[in-house]
Amino acid sequence: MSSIKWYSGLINEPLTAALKPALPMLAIGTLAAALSGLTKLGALWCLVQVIDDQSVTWIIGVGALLLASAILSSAASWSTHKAEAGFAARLRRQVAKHLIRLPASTLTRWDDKKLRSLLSNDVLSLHHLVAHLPAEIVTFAIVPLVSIAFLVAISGLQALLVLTPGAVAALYYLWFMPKISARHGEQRAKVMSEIVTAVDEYVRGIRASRIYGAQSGALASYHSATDRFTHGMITWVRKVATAAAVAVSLLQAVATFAIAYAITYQQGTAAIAAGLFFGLAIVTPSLRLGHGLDYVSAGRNAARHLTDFFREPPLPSANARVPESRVLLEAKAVTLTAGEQFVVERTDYRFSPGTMTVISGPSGAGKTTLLRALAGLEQTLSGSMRLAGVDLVMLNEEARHQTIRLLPQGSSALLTSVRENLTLADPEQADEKLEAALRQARLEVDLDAHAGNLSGGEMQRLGLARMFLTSAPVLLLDEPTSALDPDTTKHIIKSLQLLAHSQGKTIVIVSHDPVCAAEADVHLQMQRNTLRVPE
Ligand SMILES: Nc1ncnc2c1ncn2[C@@H]1O[C@H](COP(=O)(O)OP(=O)(O)OP(=O)(O)O)[C@@H](O)[C@H]1O
Repeated sequence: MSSIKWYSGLINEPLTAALKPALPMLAIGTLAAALSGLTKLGALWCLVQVIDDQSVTWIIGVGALLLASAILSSAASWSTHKAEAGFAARLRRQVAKHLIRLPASTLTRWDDKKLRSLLSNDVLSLHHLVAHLPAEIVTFAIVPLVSIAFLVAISGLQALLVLTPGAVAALYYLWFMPKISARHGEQRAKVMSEIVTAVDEYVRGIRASRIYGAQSGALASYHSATDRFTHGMITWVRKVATAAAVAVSLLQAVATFAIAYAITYQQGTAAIAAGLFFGLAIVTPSLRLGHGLDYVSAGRNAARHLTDFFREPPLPSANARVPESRVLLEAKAVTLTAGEQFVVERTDYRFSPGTMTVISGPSGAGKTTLLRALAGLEQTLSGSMRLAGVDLVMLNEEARHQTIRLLPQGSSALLTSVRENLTLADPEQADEKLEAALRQARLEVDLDAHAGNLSGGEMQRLGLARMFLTSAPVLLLDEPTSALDPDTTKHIIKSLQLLAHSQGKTIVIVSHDPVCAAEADVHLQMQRNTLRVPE
């Protein structure tokens, strides 16, 4: 019952989809682990027989069964880890797939740190739950039962008393230990997160402000948190680990021996040995299971984080097709909200192919929200965005990406070469094409240069070079020249206009820059929640 509860965090649609293909391999691994435990008990049985009868058969039996147990244990570990590795890889792919289908406004709630934690820490936290726990539970259920059967067969029902110290130790491990360990674990996790925050603030303090006071404040928090962490660890070792070690290694073994001896001394050495060996057989599986229980709450928390992420509603999509060139982009009675407020209300507008449109307007008017909706990355409250007459929600991500490219505001570069930044979205491009795009964006930089070293304005032009490179018929650019001087702005805007005119592209630019507005084929103003031609 409780194992079902432990796994309830895992039993939900997206996680079970990743887990399902791993189940046969996990079942094989779990079976092999149980067989390994049983063959080890078989070896113990043979060992007990050797005490009275040193025949070769029993001795070979001990060796063969121990070997079989070792092989089965390795096979169990290999197959459960292989199954878990497949599960983790599928889960990471599912996260990536879901991520590209989320609306832009949802993504603002999932910053880099949260996503990194989801893909690494949370997937890792499920490792123990998937790769180890099933085999540990099954072994814990089977091995003690068979041990009891052996004990009763050798020394009668009274031999069950031998199990008492083992049962007490197991109870201590499986019930009492997790309770105090969880209490300490919670404190440790809290202090760990304080350490991470302090390190983050320390680094940010140096990077953002270089203010000594901010750094030393963060450093002081770091020292205090690490001191508390060390103190917590010492307390944990004293109160939990030492007590557990004493209970299991000393008290339990001695008590088992005393009881085994008292009950079986009249039946001879073999019976005493059997009482001892099988009396201990309950402890090993419970120790392994107890070790796993520590990970259950971490695993359940990780499953909850992943489930919360998968529950974020994705943008609707279907598999409609649109022409690959000269497409009309159209807002039809569109109403858009950003947070609680309406930013666009019942607006109609047709962005014609072969035209460069510039949209300006007051800060916070909703221009970015409109541009994201034109890219199909925000859902409309009512009305629709249409491409060649097809509602954007009828396209899948691939088709949307092939037809519409959005250059977001303040977009940064990947910390790799300029070449890789340019070929990320269009991998098959030759160097000559990449260099031509860089020239159009007025960026003089080597393709092998590291993009992390570019200035803010150069990074902006790297993003613009990607727009010159793409074959997508619709280009949407959010403040693409905010970091550029008027001369460069004018040159680039003219190049974009030439692109629109010569290749029939639909280009929409959101900009406060009067130079952009002056060059536009059509200049629109966002005013009172709609698009207007300025007077
Ligand atoms: N995810 C969000 N949740 C809540 N409010 C939001 C969200 N995104 C935008 N807003 C709000 O919606 C309004 C429009 O934002 P938007 O970024 O579209 O404006 P903008 O016209 O592009 O502004 P700017 O010119 O300053 O870039 C702003 O008031 C903003 O605070």
